[in-house]
Amino acid sequence: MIVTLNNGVKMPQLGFGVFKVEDGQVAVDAVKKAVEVGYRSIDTAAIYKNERGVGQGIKESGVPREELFITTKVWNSDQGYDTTLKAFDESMEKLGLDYLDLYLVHWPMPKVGKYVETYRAMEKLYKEGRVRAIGVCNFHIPHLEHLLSECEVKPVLNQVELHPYFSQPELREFCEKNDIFVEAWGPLMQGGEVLNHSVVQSIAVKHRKTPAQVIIRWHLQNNIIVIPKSANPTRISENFDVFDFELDAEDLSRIDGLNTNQRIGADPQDFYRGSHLE
Ligand SMILES: NC(=O)C1=CN([C@@H]2O[C@H](COP(=O)(O)OP(=O)(O)OC[C@H]3O[C@@H](n4cnc5c(N)ncnc54)[C@H](OP(=O)(O)O)[C@@H]3O)[C@@H](O)[C@H]2O)C=CC1
Ligand SMILES: O=C1CO[C@H](CO)[C@@H](O)[C@@H]1O
Repeated sequence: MIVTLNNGVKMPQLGFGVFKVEDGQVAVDAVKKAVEVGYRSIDTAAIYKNERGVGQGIKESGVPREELFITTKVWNSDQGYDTTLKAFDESMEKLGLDYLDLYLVHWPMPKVGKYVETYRAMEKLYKEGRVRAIGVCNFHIPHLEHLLSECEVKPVLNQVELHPYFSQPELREFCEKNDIFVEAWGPLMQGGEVLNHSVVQSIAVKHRKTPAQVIIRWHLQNNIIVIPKSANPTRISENFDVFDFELDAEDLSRIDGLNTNQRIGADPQDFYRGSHLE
């Protein structure tokens, strides 16, 4: 499934996340396996410290560069105009790429260099054709409103924590109204308890699929871009095997009913206060 971003660029709706995938051969093998089973979008970040392995995996996958969609992110301590441009060059060198598909602001940090300055550097990279699309992560509605009032190039998406226990209805509505896609990180609640919830388990039995596949399908059918991570070849394959079934309206609303507003990660507001600077 392919979505069209607000600048006309096309992006696979299901991608492969690589947070906590060790650099080197582990990352190479994971990326190659992901591409082999059908993923064409890969989501990394400077802070994951695996851009080299990811880049090598891309090279060894044998799939032409233009068929892949590669995302990385500028880390908090590199925020600011010049520092972002430098961080971008470093990421590109590690990835071994001459253009990037999507560059993201990792968190809305005001203390290190305002995220708007960071974003302006990304607009420059976009205008120069070095990135095909730019966007943000972990932005609350007020961060987005502020950025939209300042920017020339609209962010194509906002990558945020999103799973059935934390389904972010207000943010999704705001993004939809503003033609900004929502991309889910931690879509499987980082392997957490939602996979064992009786509602998810019973829907999985009904469709003869696994709980993870049901949750990935729930994201896709809600028009959310989704990037499950696995370093395990069987689960990498399992998480892509979601195109042979469909959840019905009742399944979707039962999963919607699991929302308890329960975050597993930090609240971006805390990053905004500067307390999570790494
Ligand atoms: N912008 C941001 O701030 C953030 C972005 N991200 C991005 O989002 C991606 C996805 O989020 P992530 O935090 O990794 O969490 P996910 O929700 O994708 O969960 C990954 C965890 O679930 C396990 N898992 C994967 N598939 C299955 C399955 N089929 N059945 C059971 N368990 C499974 C994995 O274990 P195993 O590897 O052993 O299979 C791993 O422990 C990241 O990899 C990263 O690219 C993540 C966090 C923050
Ligand atoms: O993407 C992410 C995972 O790693 C980081 C920390 O190491 C998080 O802060 C971030 O949101």
